[in-house]
Amino acid sequence: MTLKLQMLGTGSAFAKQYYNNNALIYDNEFTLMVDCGITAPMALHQLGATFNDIDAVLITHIHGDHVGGLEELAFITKLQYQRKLPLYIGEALVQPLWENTLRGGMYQEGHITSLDDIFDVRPLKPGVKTDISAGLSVELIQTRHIPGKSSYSLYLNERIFYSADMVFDPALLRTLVQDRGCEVILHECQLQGPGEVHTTLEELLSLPENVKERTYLMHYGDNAKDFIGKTGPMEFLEQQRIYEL
Ligand SMILES: O=c1ccn([C@@H]2O[C@@H]3COP(=O)(O)O[C@H]3[C@H]2O)c(=O)[nH]1
Ligand SMILES: [Zn+2]
Ligand SMILES: [Zn+2]
Repeated sequence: MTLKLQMLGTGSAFAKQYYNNNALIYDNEFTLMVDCGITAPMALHQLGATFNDIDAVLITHIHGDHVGGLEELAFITKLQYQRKLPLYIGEALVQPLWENTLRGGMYQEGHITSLDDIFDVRPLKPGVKTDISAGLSVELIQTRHIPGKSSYSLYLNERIFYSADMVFDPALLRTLVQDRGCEVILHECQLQGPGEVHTTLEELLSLPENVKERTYLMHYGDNAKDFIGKTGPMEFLEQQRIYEL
């Protein structure tokens, strides 16, 4: 089943030339938004779309560039469109997303008191494949990012890896390609400096050729143009462009 991918943004957390690294995944008429950061409402608007065009949203982890637009999404869908969007989210993130991210702005006594009042919450267990639409399945793979903070990469349709923000995990990437039929890797990439909580370009360049040749780079900094031609066979994903996966 062919999916289409359109990145709302491809930038790292504090990039200014690129929007936050959030994605639209299209399964025919069905649209899944992967992450909804601070810039997502404006990025969507610039595509000529609204939150009413989204059928479901999935969150990888709780950082502003991945969840900072959720308050607007939830208010608009509830108040303007009278809808509760399905929210796919690792089960460990349900409570912190409400208590630590959304409650402050959205709590209204007797009206909005939990995540269930604003979303159709669909908790996901890592390692378990879940059908999201007729032609789109997702399995969460827990990957390391910030100590003590749960973060989940995605395995879509058992052939496309979409990394959350994550530290380099070459064993996972090799296993996905060798043992699990992974055809496409969409990977975050920190272009310079020590990775610490991210994966660096230098680390990705150390991967075997057969892994690199199916890898596309995202979540990159404002100086990405300086690295064109320096990423081996790995291409930068471009925001707003539509890719067939
Ligand atoms: O220990 C830390 C924690 C955070 N940060 C920065 O904060 C950003 C939060 O969003 P992000 O995960 O896309 O990127 C992170 C980094 O840019 C960091 O450099 N080191
Ligand atoms: Zn990020
Ligand atoms: Zn992050």
